[in-house]
Amino acid sequence: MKTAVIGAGSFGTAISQILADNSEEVYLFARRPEVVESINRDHENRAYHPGVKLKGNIKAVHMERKDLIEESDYIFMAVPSGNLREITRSMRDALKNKKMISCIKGIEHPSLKPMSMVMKEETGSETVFSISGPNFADELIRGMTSGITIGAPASYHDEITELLRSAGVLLDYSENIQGVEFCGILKNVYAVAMGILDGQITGENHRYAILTICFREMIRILDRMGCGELYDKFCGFGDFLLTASTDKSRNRTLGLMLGKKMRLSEDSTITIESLRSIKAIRELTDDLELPVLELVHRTMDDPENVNIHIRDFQKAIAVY
Ligand SMILES: NC(=O)C1=CN([C@@H]2O[C@H](COP(=O)(O)OP(=O)(O)OC[C@H]3O[C@@H](n4cnc5c(N)ncnc54)[C@H](OP(=O)(O)O)[C@@H]3O)[C@@H](O)[C@H]2O)C=CC1
Ligand SMILES: O=C(CO)COP(=O)(O)O
Repeated sequence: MKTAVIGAGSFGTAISQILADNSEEVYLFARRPEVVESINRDHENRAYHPGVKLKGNIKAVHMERKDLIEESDYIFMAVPSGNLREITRSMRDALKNKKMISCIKGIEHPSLKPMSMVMKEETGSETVFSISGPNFADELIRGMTSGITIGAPASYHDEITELLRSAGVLLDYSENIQGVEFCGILKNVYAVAMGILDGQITGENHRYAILTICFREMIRILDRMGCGELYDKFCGFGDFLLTASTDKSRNRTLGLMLGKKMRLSEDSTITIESLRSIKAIRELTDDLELPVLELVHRTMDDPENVNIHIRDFQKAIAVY
């Protein structure tokens, strides 16, 4: 089996390390020639995972190498959601009959489409699946125990399991491909909320009460989307709690900054999916009373008045 990973960043490199255990070759598609050279020369992606030795059958390739897509059995997409459509479109002919797996925890705006739908639209492929879970790339790449939910028809579960079989990887399964994606999209927004509120939280009882309110709101949205069976999957509770509670999370860190009335610099290139997904999630749920989502949206728009937004949030949950 040969696999391809589009996006040689944090997660693309990490999932390549997992795939390398079960693939004859892993083609890791990088945008920058210097990244291709450094990975192939030193077996290290210094930009994203300095000091981590990559397995010998991971081959970095340029984005133009569509012929290597043809050779691959599965294509994993690990670019930021904002770049996916253009990339998929540029590879459309090579991708059209391929089995593809989205690793992306973002949603398109204003179309409100999850990534698997974007990939289907651009390629016409009917075999587009998803994975998501509590998967910090820096731990995954080191073989540290991680949980991954596979979102695919049951007939593909065994094949994808074989691809991801690796020391430390725990798997669970769902046939709700887009539900698995929405878990990853939503948990990022609630991680921002916990970051915003972190400065206000006094004590562990308080923290876990607020986490419960966040999770309760997230599963109200999941219910609305027909994803109720995903609460207890790695992509559900696991990734929610990991990202909302861990400072390593970029989305939670954004919340911590906003809670201190700081704005992200305009020219930041850090991948923070909630920045793009918050609008889409609000439009998808505009008929629901969601005080946590409201807090995130208002604070992202106007961090200077975060204290007012938090006060209004606290009033809203008092009667929650
Ligand atoms: N990091 C993590 O722990 C996890 C991330 N994810 C998800 O994976 C997705 C990717 O995130 P992550 O890997 O963290 O992001 P990074 O910012 O670490 O990497 C993004 C990668 O995409 C590449 N890229 C961006 N635009 C293009 C383009 N137009 N053409 C080709 N390549 C492009 C970047 O290239 P360049 O280096 O040249 O900028 C970079 O290699 C996100 O949706 C994220 O939520 C999921 C689980 C865990
Ligand atoms: O999705 C992730 C962990 O599962 C990574 O989270 P951040 O994008 O918030 O860093």
